Amino acid sequence: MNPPVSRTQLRRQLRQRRRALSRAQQRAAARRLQRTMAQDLRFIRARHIAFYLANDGEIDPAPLMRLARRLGKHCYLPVLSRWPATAMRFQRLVKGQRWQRNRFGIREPQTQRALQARAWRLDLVFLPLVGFDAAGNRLGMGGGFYDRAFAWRRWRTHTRRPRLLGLAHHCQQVEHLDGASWDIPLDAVVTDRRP
Ligand SMILES: Nc1nc2c(c(=O)[nH]1)N(C=O)[C@@H](CNc1ccc(C(=O)N[C@@H](CCC(=O)O)C(=O)O)cc1)CN2
Ligand SMILES: Nc1ncnc2c1ncn2[C@@H]1O[C@H](COP(=O)(O)OP(=O)(O)OP(=O)(O)O)[C@@H](O)[C@H]1O
Repeated sequence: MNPPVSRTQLRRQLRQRRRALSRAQQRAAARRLQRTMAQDLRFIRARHIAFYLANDGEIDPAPLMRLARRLGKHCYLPVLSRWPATAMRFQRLVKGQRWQRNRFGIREPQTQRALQARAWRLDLVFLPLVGFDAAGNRLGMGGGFYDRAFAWRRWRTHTRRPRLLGLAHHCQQVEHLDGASWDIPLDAVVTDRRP
């Protein structure tokens, strides 16, 4: 048995693991993810979809986002708000999109309030995962941004939107994660491996 590791240690290990993947492995994983999701009814039926720009070795949803745009779906990216600094919103991408960097150095669309969607308007949200287990517990970057953005979901059990799909490389699966009380449950985790 390995000694128990803290969430912080585990996060560091798993981030290292995904960053260690080669460019070829990353490209192959992104392609496999695109092929899997292209046939998934949750993707096919969705019109408003939130993606993310891959960072820190995350599995790259870019090929899937390109497909979504070709299919005429509305694609959104997370933008961190300056105030309150704990909030995250989702902004639709437009032609000739202008960009900025958030406080973590991640590229995001330049803030334009008119293009921001309320989280419950989205049909499908892809969440970047640092780690996950078979029970669907997830570990994120630790900012709690997704947890807070979807905390309302607990109280609105009658709405089925949006579907929350965690994305990760297969190598980010761990035996067991302790769920935190504020964790929002995922509908599923999708990886580069065949379901
Ligand atoms: N691609 C991507 N975009 C995303 C997220 C994500 O996980 N992935 N987020 C999901 O929440 C939000 C950003 N959350 C983040 C939370 C922590 C760190 C981070 O790197 N923390 C550093 C300390 C950096 C610093 O303080 O300057 C670290 O822990 O090493 C980055 C993003 C919004 N956009
Ligand atoms: N609904 C909420 N309201 C207020 N604070 C919250 C809420 N959800 C999470 N937090 C805070 O966010 C912090 C980060 O939580 P956690 O370690 O679970 O992040 P994570 O799930 O890994 O990150 P992320 O949600 O960004 O992917 C926690 O310290 C917690 O206090």
